[in-house]
Amino acid sequence: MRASLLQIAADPQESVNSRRQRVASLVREQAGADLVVLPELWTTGAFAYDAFATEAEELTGPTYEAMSAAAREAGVWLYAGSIVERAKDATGEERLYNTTLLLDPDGTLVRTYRKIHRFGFDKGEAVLMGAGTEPATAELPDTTIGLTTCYDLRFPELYRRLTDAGAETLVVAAGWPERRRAHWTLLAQARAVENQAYVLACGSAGIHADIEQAGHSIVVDPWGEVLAEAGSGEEVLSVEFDPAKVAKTREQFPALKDRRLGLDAPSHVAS
Ligand SMILES: O=C(O)CCC(=O)C(=O)O
Repeated sequence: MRASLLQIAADPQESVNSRRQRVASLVREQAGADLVVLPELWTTGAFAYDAFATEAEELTGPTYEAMSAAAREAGVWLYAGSIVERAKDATGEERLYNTTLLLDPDGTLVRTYRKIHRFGFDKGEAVLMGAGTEPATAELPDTTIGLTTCYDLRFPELYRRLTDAGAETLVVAAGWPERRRAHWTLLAQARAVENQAYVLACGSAGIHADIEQAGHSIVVDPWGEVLAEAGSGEEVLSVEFDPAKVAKTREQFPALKDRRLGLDAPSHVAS
């Protein structure tokens, strides 16, 4: 299987619409790949909080339209990173969500995923956006993917849920800051090793709202080996990988079968 990770910069000097067209051309250039992956919130930049409300769109808004046409013309599965989605919540109130779109080679929107772990603690995305509640997987012809976004990478229980649901390739769309780049690389490898799965983690380049992006998109195999890693600038990271290696690794080193579920609560001794 061949994947291309497009490590895009969201330069505020470039309009969102120009960036959509530029990214659509880059996607078209990936014809021949099986899967193309884009970063988190590449339209606005992951930290451009001021632009979230103005650039928010419906699921089938302008980003979907541009990406759908590009996926169809290139004939690729397109993990189109995330958009700022505007939608009604369960109470009928309008909310924003950090939502990933997955398009098939016909350009059809086959899966969405709303980021579950919002970043910012008591500011930024954590207050401006609603939280997703549904982990998501999708079956591609040669592998089942798990869909995740940026800060999710810090929460191993989500990746274990995806693995239990059949995911063999864990995809991460991110806008990860440079100052915590060491965590990014370490966590991508950890999620691959502990789940015996591929990790395809696509970061962003450039500077978003004064936050320097780490770039360093990375592809890790189920044994934890780094198959490819980008630098910090805009880059197309292309990689060939063998999806059958997941089953082989799980068979040859069956650690996942040794899980002890339903343990007693920890016994505690007070000092
Ligand atoms: O966890 C981190 O260090 C970065 C997370 C992040 O930037 C995000 O989710 O937008």
